[in-house]
Amino acid sequence: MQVKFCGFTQLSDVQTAVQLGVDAVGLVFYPPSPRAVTPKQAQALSAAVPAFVSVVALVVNMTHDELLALANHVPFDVIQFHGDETPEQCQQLASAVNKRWIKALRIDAEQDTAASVRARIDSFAAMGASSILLDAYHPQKYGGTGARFDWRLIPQDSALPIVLAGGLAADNVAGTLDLPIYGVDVSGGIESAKGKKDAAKMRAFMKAVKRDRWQNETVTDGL
Ligand SMILES: O=C(O)c1ccccc1N[C@@H]1O[C@H](COP(=O)(O)O)[C@@H](O)[C@H]1O
Repeated sequence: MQVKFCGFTQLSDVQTAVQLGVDAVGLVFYPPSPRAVTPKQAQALSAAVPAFVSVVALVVNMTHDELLALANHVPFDVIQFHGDETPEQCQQLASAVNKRWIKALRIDAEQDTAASVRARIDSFAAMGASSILLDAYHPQKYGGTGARFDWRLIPQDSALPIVLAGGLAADNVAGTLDLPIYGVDVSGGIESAKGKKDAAKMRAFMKAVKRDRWQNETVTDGL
């Protein structure tokens, strides 16, 4: 299970997350968010991320020129489109900056079914997405709401690896370990205040996700 922590604004929090073994660090480039960072802040934060840990740039309805400017100033690895971007727009924007990308789909229990979610995933897979992120729908906000959606809407046979987000925290993430997902993404559930991560919550989250992975494995033949 891959773990992405998102919404960093402080260097010490990034350093703590890296020490805890996080797989990806998310930076929010969406000015209305309380977790938004400037390119200059992001340069300093990404400099604390070593090789083999990904820096993910979360953007919401960013224009081509804005994304180009961002890519020229901040060394990130993956784009997370978290707005209303179509599959074609994602493909065009990401290829303009030569980056891999994931798309966040906001799941509305009143509108979506597992089949409709699967169809939406297919449309982004066809345009070259690396993964899909599933988050809870909110009528006024694009994300970072702390809300969960009905996990029964996660399709079993997705065309893309699924990253689950929305209202995760140390006390509920163990419940995701049997779901058909590739990774989890959390922001509010590891914070003491918006944009300020809590070291104890980050640690508890990592323990809850990673500790089960090998515990039932028997080491044989030196492998
Ligand atoms: O964090 C934000 O402020 C944000 C703003 C706009 C779009 C997405 C945002 N965050 C992402 O939302 C999900 C769920 O967050 P949470 O764990 O429920 O707080 C996650 O991918 C965040 O990175």
